[in-house]
Amino acid sequence: GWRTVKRHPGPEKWAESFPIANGPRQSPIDIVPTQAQHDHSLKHLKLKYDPATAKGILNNGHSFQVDFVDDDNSSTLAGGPISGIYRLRQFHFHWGSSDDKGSEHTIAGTKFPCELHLVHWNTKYPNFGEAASKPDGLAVVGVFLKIGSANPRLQKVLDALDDIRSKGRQTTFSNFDPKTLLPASLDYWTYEGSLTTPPLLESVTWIVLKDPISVSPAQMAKFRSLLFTSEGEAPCCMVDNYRPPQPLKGRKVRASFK
Ligand SMILES: Cc1c(Cl)c([N+](=O)[O-])nn1CC(=O)Nc1ccc(S(N)(=O)=O)cc1
Ligand SMILES: [Zn+2]
Repeated sequence: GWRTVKRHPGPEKWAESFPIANGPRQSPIDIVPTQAQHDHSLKHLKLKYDPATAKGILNNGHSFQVDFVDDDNSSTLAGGPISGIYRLRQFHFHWGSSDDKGSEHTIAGTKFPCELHLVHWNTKYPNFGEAASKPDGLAVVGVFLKIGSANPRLQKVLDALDDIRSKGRQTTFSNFDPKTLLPASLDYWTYEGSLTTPPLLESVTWIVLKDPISVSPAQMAKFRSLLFTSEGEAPCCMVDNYRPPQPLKGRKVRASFK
């Protein structure tokens, strides 16, 4: 068959430059609900987001992210499996070239078309960069998106994508409360893992919500209208920017619910 020009090395090649790719606490994983342990000592999630902290939206060449001002505790995560206060830094998504794949975490082998990540850092460290290298430095809330009716809460984010089609493009993005992107139930699974793209740092407490939010096929097409490539380069659609599940290596997955 015809050869596809491999742009950046995909997940299969990451171990060459980042040996931690084969480490003991890599993400994502396949979550098997029947094997998760209900831990009644897990607290409920406390999310406090100030819409005024939304700053901008950026196409970083492997996804797009909405960045937040994180120089005070206006937008934070606490409770759940974590101790102390973690500040919201950014949120971003991973998605597929078709609706049968795209999420990073899977549930008993089931893939979702898209997955949202809300990235927070532990305020016991001075900044995100320091926190990112500590085993308890980061906490990422993962939310699955499932094909259904159009989700009006996504629309403001999707409408901004026209201005950041190519890698390196960014624009202001203000007055947005990411809490509006969460499902009604905050039931979650939690486990100790890593960043899912290089540098794959093993510094993430993962908090994956059980319930998905909806996204319509037309809205998924909007995600797929982004480009991995910069202006002037041969355009390459930004799709399949997800890492497949990694070995559990003895880790326990806990559930906040029965
Ligand atoms: C590693 C790092 C540092 Cl340190 C800084 N910094 O500004 O100091 N920025 N980045 C980049 C970053 O955040 N990557 C990242 C990768 C995967 C995920 S995911 N999918 O949620 O696991 C979240 C984030
Ligand atoms: Zn992510």
